[in-house]
Amino acid sequence: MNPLLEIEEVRTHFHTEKGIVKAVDGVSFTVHQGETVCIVGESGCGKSVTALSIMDLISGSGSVSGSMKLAGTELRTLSKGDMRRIRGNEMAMIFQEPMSSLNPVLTIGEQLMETIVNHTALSKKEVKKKALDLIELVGIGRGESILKSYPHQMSGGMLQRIMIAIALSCNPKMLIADEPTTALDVTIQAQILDLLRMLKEEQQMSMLLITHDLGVVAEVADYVVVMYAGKVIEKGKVEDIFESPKHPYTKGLLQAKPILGSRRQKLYTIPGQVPQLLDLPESCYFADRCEHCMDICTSKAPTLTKDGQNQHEVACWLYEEKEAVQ
Ligand SMILES: Nc1ncnc2c1ncn2[C@@H]1O[C@H](COP(=O)(O)OP(=O)(O)OP(=O)(O)O)[C@@H](O)[C@H]1O
Repeated sequence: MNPLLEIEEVRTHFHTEKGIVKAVDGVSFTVHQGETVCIVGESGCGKSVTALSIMDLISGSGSVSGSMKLAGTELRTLSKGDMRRIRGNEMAMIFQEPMSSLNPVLTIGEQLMETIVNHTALSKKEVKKKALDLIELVGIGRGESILKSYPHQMSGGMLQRIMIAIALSCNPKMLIADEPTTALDVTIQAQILDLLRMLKEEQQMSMLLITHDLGVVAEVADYVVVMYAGKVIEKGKVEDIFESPKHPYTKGLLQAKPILGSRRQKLYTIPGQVPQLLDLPESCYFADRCEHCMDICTSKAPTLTKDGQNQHEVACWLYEEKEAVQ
């Protein structure tokens, strides 16, 4: 599989009154063509900021560094105009709250057709046909009446389908989805995930999916990136992460996942919280929550280390014994 999106040593820091918030700090991973990569981690780990950095949507006090390549093109050195074109044509993003991405005073048709007009050279008639085709593609019937509806007249699940239709209107190679099912109820969540999976196959897209839900990861991921406090602490193929997780944090996340049939047992929670990403000490950021914490963990940060020949990597001193002894 060829690499499509190559993220290398990306750092997104926010310069605030209280100091520098290192929301993303040296993140690297690759999404290959046709692959679904999931970024997982608790709230505040830097998942959304990673996605926004890739889309060049960090504003205000944020500064981004590192390398981000899409099909070999370095995105970081593109002009704003070229980046806007890439964002419209080759990469698209959907968010957790579809309502906040849609304009409440415009109809669905106006918003969907406007995106098609902006990204294609189709005639008025062809634009409408494409809008109706997209609505059908995302599994909504009554296309004509949907085009005339306003966002508030539709359910959350329908709106997320519309957002997916808008994202697909430019035939992106890469779809970035930030918690696309979190705001939906469970049955609708499953339908949206099925839709994304089907579209990925049919449209031969690659997908970067951000979620804190390991159930979702198990359903759709080929490859998993586990983030903690702005850093990648483990990454690997989905089967390696689920069958032989290495980092105590990944193990904790997996233990915290509800298992069917074990209703009587109290759900496991990882003690403590993700640290504030301000003025973090030189150490493993998970040290104070980790039951395996050793002396070195509180004085030196571990780096990602490969496990043999496969693509499984972990940043934990438990797996760097030789260095730990020195
Ligand atoms: N504009 C900003 N200024 C300062 N800090 C910010 C800004 N945007 C994000 N952050 C901080 O960056 C960190 C990472 O945020 P991010 O939204 O990426 O987390 P997340 O893992 O996606 O969590 P969630 O699942 O809750 O969205 C948080 O500590 C957040 O407070």
